[in-house]
Amino acid sequence: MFRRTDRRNQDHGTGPAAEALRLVKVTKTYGGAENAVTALDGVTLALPRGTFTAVMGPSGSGKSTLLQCAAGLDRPDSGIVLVDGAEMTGGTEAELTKFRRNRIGFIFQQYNLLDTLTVAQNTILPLKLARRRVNRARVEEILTAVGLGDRLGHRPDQLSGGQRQRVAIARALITEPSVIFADEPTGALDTRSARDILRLLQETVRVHGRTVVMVTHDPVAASYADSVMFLADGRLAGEMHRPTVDAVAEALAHLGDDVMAGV
Ligand SMILES: Nc1ncnc2c1ncn2[C@@H]1O[C@H](COP(=O)(O)OP(=O)(O)OP(=O)(O)O)[C@@H](O)[C@H]1O
Repeated sequence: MFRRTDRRNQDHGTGPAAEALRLVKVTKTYGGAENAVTALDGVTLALPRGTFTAVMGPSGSGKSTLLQCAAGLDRPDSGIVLVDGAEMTGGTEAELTKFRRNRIGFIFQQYNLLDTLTVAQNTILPLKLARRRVNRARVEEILTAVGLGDRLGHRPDQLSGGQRQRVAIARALITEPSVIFADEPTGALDTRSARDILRLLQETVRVHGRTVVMVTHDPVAASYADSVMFLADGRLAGEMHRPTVDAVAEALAHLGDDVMAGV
């Protein structure tokens, strides 16, 4: 089940239109000449639409950098990022911001909700920022779908952690983005709330056809994804389809070993 990642560099045979995200030779280095750290070292990958992918790897392997570059929050030093076949990298800062607001959704470990705004107001924030029309019925529909139909007027401090993350998911869905990036979305939650959030992410993929990319350290969380991409030293070190908790934990333990090649 576990393969070295060379295959991911190939076309999936479904054509570019079916591709939600493509990275081509993306490189990112931090620091100056004498203290340079290569966080991403020529990462090439393609994710079909309607898939749920977990990104895993040791601390410092480049997971957050990959997410930031793929989501247009940071610019790679070289290489290109395509979302729905359109190149995100290369334009001006304003163009990048516009692209991101319309095509990308985010979910963060610490929710990143605005405390002074209600659940409904937090949810529509991306539409306001993108100067897009707000459809009240749609807002209610999405909040009901994430189990918060009766909390529209509540503020974040009146919600549990799991409920706050549900607001963040609703906020990520409201613009109908091509790709939703989640950075440790269950890292601050108890086991049960985490499971509910992971099921909700699965639902956004299976029912609503979204594409989700989730960075996680947790093999249990990763097991909810359709596949796992492993990073080591800024490079793709392997991928696993239909991951199980045990298989992911095993792969992580041996990341970088030659033993991976044959598993
Ligand atoms: N702003 C920065 N300035 C300098 N070095 C950085 C910066 N951000 C990341 N790095 C370095 O780049 C490498 C990759 O970091 P990154 O945060 O992407 O790893 P990660 O896999 O997300 O780690 P973790 O699991 O600990 O969050 C690390 O060596 C890190 O120290």
